[in-house]
Amino acid sequence: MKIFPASKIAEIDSYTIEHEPIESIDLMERASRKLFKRIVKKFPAPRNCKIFVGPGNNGGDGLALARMLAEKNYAVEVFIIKISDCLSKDAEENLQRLKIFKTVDIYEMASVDAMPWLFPDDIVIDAIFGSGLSRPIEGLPLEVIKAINASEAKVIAVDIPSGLMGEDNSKNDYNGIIKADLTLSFQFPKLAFLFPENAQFVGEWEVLPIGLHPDIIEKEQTPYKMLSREFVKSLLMPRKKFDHKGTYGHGLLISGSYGKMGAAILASRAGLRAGMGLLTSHIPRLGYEIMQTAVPEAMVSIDRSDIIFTEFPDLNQFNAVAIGPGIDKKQNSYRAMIELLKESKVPMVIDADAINIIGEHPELKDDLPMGSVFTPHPKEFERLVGKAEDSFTRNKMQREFAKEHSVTLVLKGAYTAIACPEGSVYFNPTGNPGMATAGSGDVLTGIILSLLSQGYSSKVATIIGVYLHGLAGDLAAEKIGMEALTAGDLINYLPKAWLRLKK
Ligand SMILES: NC(=O)C1=CN([C@@H]2O[C@H](COP(=O)(O)OP(=O)(O)OC[C@H]3O[C@@H](n4cnc5c(N)ncnc54)[C@H](OP(=O)(O)O)[C@@H]3O)[C@@H](O)[C@H]2O)[C@@H](O)CC1
Ligand SMILES: Nc1ncnc2c1ncn2[C@@H]1O[C@H](COP(=O)(O)OP(=O)(O)O)[C@@H](O)[C@H]1O
Ligand SMILES: [K+]
Repeated sequence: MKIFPASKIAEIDSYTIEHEPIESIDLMERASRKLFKRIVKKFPAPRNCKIFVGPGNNGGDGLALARMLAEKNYAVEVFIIKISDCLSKDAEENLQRLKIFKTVDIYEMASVDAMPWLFPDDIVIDAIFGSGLSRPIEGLPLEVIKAINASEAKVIAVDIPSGLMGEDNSKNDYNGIIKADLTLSFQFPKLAFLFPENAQFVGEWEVLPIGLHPDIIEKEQTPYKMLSREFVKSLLMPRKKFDHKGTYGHGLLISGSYGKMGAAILASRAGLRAGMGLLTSHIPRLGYEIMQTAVPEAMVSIDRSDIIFTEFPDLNQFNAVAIGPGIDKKQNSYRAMIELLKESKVPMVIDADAINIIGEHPELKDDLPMGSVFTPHPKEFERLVGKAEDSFTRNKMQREFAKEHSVTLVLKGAYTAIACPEGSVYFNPTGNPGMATAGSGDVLTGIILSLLSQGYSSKVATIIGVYLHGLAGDLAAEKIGMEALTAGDLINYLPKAWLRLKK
């Protein structure tokens, strides 16, 4: 699913109006009807609804919704916040349509003194500002938003919480943003929903399809996309009758050190479960028996060091390389990294301490093999790319790094973001907080290595890998809950994740 910047949404809206064709007031009616249906389902009547309305079409949606709720036995009060002298044309039309309903009280709020008391079981509908917000909020609407946020009422935001910019909130005033329990977004999620600091405003969110014109959605370009099962499934290469293990590639995994052999085991097992033909696990000498016992399917290459990574085998036999899980970052490992980056001609996954080594030795960034995949969590990201004060800025830095170095740069976490060398960013909807547990990242590294070895491009291997990894986490959490989930469970649920993905 594409995620468009707020500025593009108005264009898509106008195109729909012109080419469907449909009157703008009817499009508003259709959108509001979707809102109405969702609200009725989630919060059945009778309920008290207090609807706060702004001057634009977001307010228009609120007014149309007020009429629909009033027809269905909700007790509705409408508060039109005096922000400008007039409402948008369609909001005005909806106000006139609403006035016919004598049961609905409509108040004009010229000052915050007119703010009603909000009770915990009230439903507050936030229809103050939507995608037309052009600057941080001040004055009367700021006061109203603060009062709503101070209440215990259930807050439902129409399209986007008022005050939140669709993308860039780096200069926003966080006091002037509605804290919604539920955000019902029209047709597309907004980029801002995917950033951790905005979760306090967005709450739960859902997308309501409102039938915007498919041609323009297809034609309009955007760097931001949300992965879907259908899309990821379409990237899979089918297995053929006469395929053999050579068909599915040979991967080299460099991982583990004294005290961290678990990382090597997890990544190796995950790699094999993700379908690679052959795996060679390169580990320090002390790990030999551990690896041979725990992962009999893997071949083992032994480092001359007992405890850390200091060398690697001849790279010619491998289709892909992964380095990082549990390797530590001793001086000799750094030296071996320099050689590895120089010599590797195949795609490479760079994770964990391998990222930290590059972060500490920035000159290594000049030597990154094209087509590499980096899989940092936020702290590792900071060491590799730099510090950002907010997620939008960090996302920009992520895109720029991926472009500049021609690499795929993953930022792990909720809605893991995958930045590709050509400038696009894919967000991943699978995964859950149960995966915030030691070793989950090692599992991901093994999976991406596996897919690269099988011949998927860096971009595609990363997309499939990240989606599948999160899906395994979701299936595991469904069965055993989030608290008990460990990284090993992600591997155990990979078979089910494959089946679900291909269904
Ligand atoms: N997607 C779709 O196809 C559909 C979209 N629909 C709905 O339309 C919504 C977008 O509507 P919209 O463009 O009228 O913008 P909206 O946010 O209501 O308000 C803009 C007004 O606020 C004002 N204003 C802005 N910032 C301000 C500030 N800080 N402080 C004070 N004022 C400020 C601004 O004034 P100005 O910036 O010009 O001064 C202008 O008057 C969208 O979110 C969805 O709900 C559906 O109805 C149908 C299908
Ligand atoms: N709240 C969450 N929602 C979705 N995925 C998560 C969440 N928390 C962690 N994960 C996933 O778990 C993995 C954790 O990786 P990482 O921090 O590198 O773990 P480790 O270093 O212990 O292996 C990442 O793939 C991340 O996306
Ligand atoms: K809103």
